[in-house]
Amino acid sequence: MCTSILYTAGDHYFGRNLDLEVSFGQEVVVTPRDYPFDFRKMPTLNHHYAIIGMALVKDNYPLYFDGANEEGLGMAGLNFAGLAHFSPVEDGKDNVSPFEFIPYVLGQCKDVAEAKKLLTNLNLVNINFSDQLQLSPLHWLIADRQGASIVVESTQSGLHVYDNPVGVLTNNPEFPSQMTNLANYQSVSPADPVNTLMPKKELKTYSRGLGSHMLPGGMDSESRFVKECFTLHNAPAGGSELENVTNYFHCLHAVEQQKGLDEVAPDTFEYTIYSDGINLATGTFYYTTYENNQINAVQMHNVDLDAKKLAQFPLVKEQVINNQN
Ligand SMILES: C[C@H](CCC(=O)NCCS(=O)(=O)O)[C@H]1CC[C@H]2[C@@H]3[C@H](O)C[C@@H]4C[C@H](O)CC[C@]4(C)[C@H]3C[C@H](O)[C@]12C
Repeated sequence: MCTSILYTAGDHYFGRNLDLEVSFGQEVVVTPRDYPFDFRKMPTLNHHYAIIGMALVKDNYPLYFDGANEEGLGMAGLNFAGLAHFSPVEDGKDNVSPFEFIPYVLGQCKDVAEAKKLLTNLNLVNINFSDQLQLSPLHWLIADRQGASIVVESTQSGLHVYDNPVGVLTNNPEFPSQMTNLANYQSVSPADPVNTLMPKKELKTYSRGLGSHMLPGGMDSESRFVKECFTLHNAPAGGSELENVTNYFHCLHAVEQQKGLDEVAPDTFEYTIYSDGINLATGTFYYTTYENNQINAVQMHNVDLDAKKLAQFPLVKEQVINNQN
């Protein structure tokens, strides 16, 4: 399972939890403006917006899981197993494979409005990166530094681009069903509940936080969607970058998967391998890993964005304890 969010607190912060049982060896990768992006069915992008994000570099190709460009447009791919459908190549369409989709959009668009335009003739096609790295069944959250966000889902019924008014994406079911399900939780609140059960009878509260008693807390994607909407939309805006980044990671960690709780095969558990977030206005990319919950940062503009080579930053995975005596 995975969760991706857009947190608004003056600036906009975008990123995700990556939940899985195996790690792919991803790292923070900056693709400079003149590093050519080859596409299987589209012309090469020789010059494009620079991109920072989490990626696996394979044969010099940055396979992005999520990231953002220098204009503050962010994009993340999340599992959409059993529902994602990618089509054969079609003449006259912009045929792009899922593994190329993040560079295709982030390389060319500066905001959600431009991304929407680029997607009008898109055909997400069933071309594998290689025999070893085959198609991933993904859907995507795209968000910009003005706070707009959309979801892209390619299913049996075609390509769908939905406005996302809540800035959250998890996994199945389809995005419109996740939005419909939210209606069931409208009464969840940070405040004490009002007794509408028996208005004429007095009911004592026995605990703080009773307004959120009905909030789902499961590892499943529907529960995480609701829990994250509640957490994110009640999160305070901080007065500084430090406070905002701290709040942002609390929002993501509210739906992180701890080891041992989500069994995907006998004795195999999915867990939150990393959580990341980028300040879309400044280009600072932050992350934590399961092993190391100190926040690490890579500033995109400290890298030469006109260089010819990828800049790669291996994840710092070792926990650092601040011993006080
Ligand atoms: C599995 C990852 C999504 C995490 C997620 O949503 N987990 C939930 C699992 S589930 O619903 O509970 O089953 C996705 C996100 C990005 C994906 C990777 C990126 O798309 C980049 C390449 C693309 C290649 O085609 C396959 C390998 C790969 C390296 C992908 C492997 C895997 O599918 C990743 C890592």
